[in-house]
Amino acid sequence: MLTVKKASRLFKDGAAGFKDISFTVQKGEIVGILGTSGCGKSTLLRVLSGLDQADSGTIHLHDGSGKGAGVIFQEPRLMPWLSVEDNVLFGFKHPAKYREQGAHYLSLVGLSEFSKALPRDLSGGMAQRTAIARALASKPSVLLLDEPFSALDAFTKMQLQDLLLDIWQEEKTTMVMVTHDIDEALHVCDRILVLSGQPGELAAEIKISQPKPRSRSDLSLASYKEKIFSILENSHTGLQKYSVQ
Ligand SMILES: Nc1ncnc2c1ncn2[C@@H]1O[C@H](COP(=O)(O)OP(=O)(O)OP(=O)(O)O)[C@@H](O)[C@H]1O
Repeated sequence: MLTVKKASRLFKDGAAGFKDISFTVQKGEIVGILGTSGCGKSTLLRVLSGLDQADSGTIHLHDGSGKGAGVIFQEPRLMPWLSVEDNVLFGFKHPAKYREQGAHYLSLVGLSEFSKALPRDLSGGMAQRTAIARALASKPSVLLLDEPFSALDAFTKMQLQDLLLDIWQEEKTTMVMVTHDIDEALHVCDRILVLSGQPGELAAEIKISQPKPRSRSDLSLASYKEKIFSILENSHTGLQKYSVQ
């Protein structure tokens, strides 16, 4: 439902950004994008969201709904003067019509009791939950997440990773998540795309066969981790596909 074909977005005379990237994301799939710093992960996500445009190649979002992408950034980007519920409906032309929809997503992220609170009264984790509800409220075709939990403490981060999986269980939301946290990608994603180089190219595509939700202490995930480390450490040429059993 999301098809990316030979897409490139280059900066600095071709020495930065990403190059010739092709992949597809199926409806209901959670795909992770991992890579070393500066390999173009955030640029790729911006291009997927429509906030930036590819120099060449195509990006096609097609699930029949006509809806676009919802985006979640590292920081929640809430409007400080609006309540939690009004933040969730921020961007709707006629928010009053969507109160129920907003309330549904606030309940999904566990914040129903805080609907009238202001952002200054929220913890970092609660603020990011609000951002998740806001991104989901418009029922996007795909949810794009750019290192959504990297500013949070370790415990809150794990809670929000599990929240994302609960949302997926309930709504089968299609997601693409940029992260530099291998454990996070292994816990949440069905498939991981590894970018390497500058500009970043697709170095590997790794399918995680273990069903979700997974246990964080699942030892079978270690072999994936080892493989990802070795891809990130060594520079490989050409796309490699793995399905570690
Ligand atoms: N608008 C721009 N103009 C010029 N260079 C840019 C622009 N946007 C990004 N870059 C450069 O492209 C490269 C990739 O940046 P990007 O933020 O996409 O990497 P990243 O993989 O997300 O890095 P990190 O993991 O550190 O967040 C960087 O060298 C950055 O300086």
